Formats: sequence, C-alpha cells, structure tokens
Amino acid sequence: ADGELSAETTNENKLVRPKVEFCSLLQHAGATKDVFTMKEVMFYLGQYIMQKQLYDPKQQHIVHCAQDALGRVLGVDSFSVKEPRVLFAMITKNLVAVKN
Ligand SMILES: C[C@@H](c1ccc(Cl)cc1)n1cnc(-c2ccccc2)c1-c1c(C(=O)NCCN2CCN(C3CCCCC3)CC2)[nH]c2cc(Cl)ccc12
Repeated sequence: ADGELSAETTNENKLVRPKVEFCSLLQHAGATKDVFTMKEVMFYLGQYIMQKQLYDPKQQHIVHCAQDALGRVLGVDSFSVKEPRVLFAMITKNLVAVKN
C-alpha cells in the first residue's frame, strides 16, 4: 500500500556499509565499525542529532542540519523525523548494501 516503506529499505537487519563521510558521522556518535544494520545506522544517527543538538528546541521533530556535515551528507537544510520515507531515501543514498 502507498506509504509502505520498501522492505528492502526498512529491513532493520539488512547489513550496509556507509560511504566515507557518512561513516565518520556515525563514528562521531560512538560507532566503532564500518558495517552496520539499518537499525544501528538509525540509532547512531539519532545519537548524533541529540549530541549535536540539531533538533529544534520548540518542535523537536524538526532537525536543522544546514550548518552541519549531516546536511551536506543528506543534501537538505532540515527535515522532519515524522517523514521516515523521505529520511530513508536520503540515508540509503549514503549506504552500500553488503552481500551476506
Ligand atoms: C522513532 C525514531 C525515528 C527513527 C527513524 C526514523 Cl526514519 C524516524 C524516527 N525517532 C524519533 N525521534 C527521533 C529523534 C528526534 C530528535 C532528535 C533525535 C532523534 C528519532 C530518531 C532516532 C532514534 O534512534 N530514536 C530513538 C528514540 N528517540 C526518541 C525521541 N528522542 C527525543 C527526545 C526529546 C528531544 C529530541 C529527541 C530521542 C530518542 N534515530 C533517528 C535518526 C534520524 Cl536520521 C532521524 C530521527 C531519528
């Protein structure tokens, strides 16, 4: 049905290798490896956004990343965490699937 994220994208156990700049963001948030599950990628990105206080203090579902490497990597100035489909599309551009 419309609105369904593709199973491929949201399979949280799917293994991915983030591209170089994206991987350094995850490592800034505490990651110590270069192959992740999608679930881990989202966890570390959440930590990154929290640690760098990129979310809007008034509307905490809005993330402002124009002045941050995150904005360069995702290609946007801001986004809403309430639009997972948009978010996954931007994030998967920075990931390479790992054949297992
Ligand atoms: C459900 C989940 C989510 C997960 C995936 C998607 Cl595509 C959308 C949404 N989510 C809900 N709000 C957030 C969030 C909001 C603001 C700042 C940081 C995180 C998240 C995100 C997590 C996360 O791992 N979240 C753990 C629990 N969150 C509760 C909300 N908490 C808020 C507490 C108040 C201050 C703002 C954060 C942070 C921990 N990882 C993300 C990575 C990105 Cl690229 C974007 C958003 C998130």
